[in-house]
Amino acid sequence: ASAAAQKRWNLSDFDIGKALGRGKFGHVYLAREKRSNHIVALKVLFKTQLQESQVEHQLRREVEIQSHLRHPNILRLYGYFYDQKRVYLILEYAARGELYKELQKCKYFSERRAATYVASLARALIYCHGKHVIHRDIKPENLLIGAQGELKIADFGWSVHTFNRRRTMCGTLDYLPPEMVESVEHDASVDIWSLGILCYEFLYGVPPFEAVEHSDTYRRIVQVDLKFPPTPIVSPSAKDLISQMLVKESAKRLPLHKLLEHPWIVQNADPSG
Ligand SMILES: O=C(O)c1cc(-c2cccc(F)c2)nc2ccccc12
Ligand SMILES: [Mg+2]
Repeated sequence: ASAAAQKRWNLSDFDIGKALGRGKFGHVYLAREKRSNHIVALKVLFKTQLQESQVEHQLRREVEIQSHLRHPNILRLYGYFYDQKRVYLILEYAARGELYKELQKCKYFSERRAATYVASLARALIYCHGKHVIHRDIKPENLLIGAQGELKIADFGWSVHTFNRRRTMCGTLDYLPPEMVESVEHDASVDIWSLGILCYEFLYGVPPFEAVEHSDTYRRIVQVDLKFPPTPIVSPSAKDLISQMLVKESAKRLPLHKLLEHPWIVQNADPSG
């Protein structure tokens, strides 16, 4: 690994700037590393809250996994350090912020924008799966936008190295595939399902199995109760792609490399991603 990977960081290495956001376990600040003048995002997590929520092991796994991944559509984790009360993650700064806010503002995306995002996420997931890493938590809240408008997968808190699979759940069910909500064995194809959910939400503004009650969402997922509203107008080709990803039997989901050859992606995605 580069020299930076071994360096022992501490707070005095940084000038701290404005708060970028609030997470469950602490805040994220804009920061500049003094020696290099490199702009980063410093995620500050309180040890007491990590202990209370029993996520220490998950955080160590997230750090271990994300620090070894190098891909233009995966948010870099440059390093970490901790003091008496806090753990600090030194993250890549994504200049255009959170995707879910952009989606809320636009209601839904054009087919070109949606296909460009889906293709870049597919490339990032192919890279992760090649390293036996499953993300397991692909959803708008975990996606950031870089300075050139490119998507970055962040928050590997639910990712696993597929040599040990965890089935503890929390957060929204919307993006979970049948095998995870039914808590049976699962593999990298869970990310194909979630990418299909995301593609639907980019085009319609809501995830396909959304319901008021948890129990209704659960039922719609396991029954793959997939419906395409007549508005907004979405091309049949897009519906075909989504229908090939939201398949109950995980082995029958469209493989990610085949997704990149699908006509809807080929005709709509901007090659630069
Ligand atoms: O006091 C510690 O040794 C400590 C270290 C770490 C930690 C160590 C490496 C990577 C990482 F992400 C987190 N997390 C904690 C969470 C709660 C309480 C204490 C700790
Ligand atoms: Mg998250």
